[in-house]
Amino acid sequence: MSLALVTMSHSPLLEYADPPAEVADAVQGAFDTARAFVKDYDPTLVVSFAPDHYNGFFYDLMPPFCIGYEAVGVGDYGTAEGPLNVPAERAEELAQWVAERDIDVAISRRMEVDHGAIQPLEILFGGIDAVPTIPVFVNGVAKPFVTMRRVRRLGEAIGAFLTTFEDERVLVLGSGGLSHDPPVPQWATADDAARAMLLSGRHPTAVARQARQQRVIDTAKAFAAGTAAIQDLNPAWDQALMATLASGDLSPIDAMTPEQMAKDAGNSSHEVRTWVAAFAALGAAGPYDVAYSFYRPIREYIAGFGVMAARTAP
Ligand SMILES: O=C(O)CCC(=O)/C=C/C=C(\O)C(=O)O
Ligand SMILES: [Fe+2]
Repeated sequence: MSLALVTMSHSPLLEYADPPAEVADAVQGAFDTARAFVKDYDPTLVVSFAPDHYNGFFYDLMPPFCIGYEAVGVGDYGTAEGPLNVPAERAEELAQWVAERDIDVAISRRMEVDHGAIQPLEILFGGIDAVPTIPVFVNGVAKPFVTMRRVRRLGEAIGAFLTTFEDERVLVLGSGGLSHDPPVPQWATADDAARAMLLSGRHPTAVARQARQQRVIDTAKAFAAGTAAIQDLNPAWDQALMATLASGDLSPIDAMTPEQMAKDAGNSSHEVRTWVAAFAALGAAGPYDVAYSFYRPIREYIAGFGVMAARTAP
């Protein structure tokens, strides 16, 4: 049973920033290539590893991982609002399989997902309900973080489950990263208002949503102009990680620590956990070939921006 994979950065700035035309075109070209790869594979099921940015998961109950039996887009940054097409029975079977392999996952019967989960579905499929999708939340912004080994093992367990399907063509998606440090509040440094949002800021008013988004848009403008007080992108770190993922041997990733990742590649570099889980899932079906790899450090998007596509080797 073979699997296919697409991992891609997302960015709240995709529709709200104005990088040079050559950069925007290159990103659109990468999306076009990923879309063509997916069209050719023609998946019947998607398993999507994605983080959240305090839209669905908050500090009142923050799991490291969560499998959604149903999911709803919250509609941030111009992304689609409304239900995803989640095959609930398959999702339940997946959660049971993973639990039996000694990985503790939360489940949600109504997961709320933001641009982190929605952008890849919109970019690759043109909508959020086009292909049955099991959403898997992987915490990428909220301390504490589980070990990278644990993330790899989650991906392996999910991949092993997917290889049991003789009747499906499964695409695994990983959304986020690479090096970047957008202005997502941190509990340790947040003021009272920001802590209230981090604790349980579900369903903000339109005005509050707009204020949150504008802060990110303003920071991106300042970052592009060289005046933002956020950590710089780290293309060397990004490309080294992509090379490790492409190699098929993910074992070096086990040694990465959250502290060093934040120091080297910014507080949101933890989003690469979704890529690690996705590649580990793909690897569960055997050796794989990378069909496509794109990378640009893009300050206007506050992102070391990567796209990869891969498939089980024939
Ligand atoms: O609204 C907030 O306060 C959180 C900011 C936010 O949502 C930033 C998101 C950034 C990314 O998704 C990213 O760069 O990966
Ligand atoms: Fe993100």
